[in-house]
Amino acid sequence: MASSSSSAPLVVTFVTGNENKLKEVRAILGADDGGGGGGAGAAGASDVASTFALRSQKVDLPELQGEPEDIAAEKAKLAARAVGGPTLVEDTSLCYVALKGLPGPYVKWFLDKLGHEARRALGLCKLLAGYEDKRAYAQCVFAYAEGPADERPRVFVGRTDGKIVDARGPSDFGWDPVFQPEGHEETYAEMDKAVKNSISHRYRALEKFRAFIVEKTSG
Ligand SMILES: O=c1[nH]c(=O)c2ncn([C@@H]3O[C@H](COP(=O)(O)OP(=O)(O)OP(=O)(O)O)[C@@H](O)[C@H]3O)c2[nH]1
Ligand SMILES: [Mg+2]
Repeated sequence: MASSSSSAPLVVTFVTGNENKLKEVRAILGADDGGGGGGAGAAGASDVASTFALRSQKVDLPELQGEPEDIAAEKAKLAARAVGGPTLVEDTSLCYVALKGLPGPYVKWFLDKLGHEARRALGLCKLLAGYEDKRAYAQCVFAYAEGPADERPRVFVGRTDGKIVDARGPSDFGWDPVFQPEGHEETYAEMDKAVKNSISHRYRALEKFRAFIVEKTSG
């Protein structure tokens, strides 16, 4: 294993317009560019911190329609052209089993249109009113492009199973109040952030990305 202290860390730019995603990514990876808040104690965070530095950039990117992996890969290609170097993006889906995976990657628009001011995610729960089956899964797809010429970004998928419930908990992040992960009595919104970040779809996808980047930077 090469010593990471002898070489500069690989700088990866995470492109997102979503502050909550950025906070979670930093907490999970323990990667920090000096703005504070990193290092929530996720396993392996120190491997990452020593080999890889995360910058962030807001770029307003068009998003394709299609399968989540393709949406994320296309997003990574566009983002890498704007960044001009190693780039990470992420696309999140909320998939209802009774609706054959919908709203999936389109959940942002469902949330915008069906959400409710006081209880932002309430409409997302009502969508299943006619169905017995309340099962759902949250999915994150990260895509990493080496640079602007990378035509085949690597994708890392993480999924957490659960069910859709009446909204409970703070409504500061998307549909967190209506998603209750399997094996837990609390919704994502009710849980301590550290607990969400140890079981979430984002955590599971980032574990795969972390393994990839540690391998890449230690070779
Ligand atoms: O309750 C939540 N818990 C989460 O863990 C979570 N992760 C994403 N989201 C929301 O789901 C949609 C995904 O759309 P999305 O992936 O295109 O994201 P985005 O457009 O906000 O950011 P980005 O595309 O610039 O990265 C957006 O409405 C996000 O706010 C979440 N909501
Ligand atoms: Mg988006």
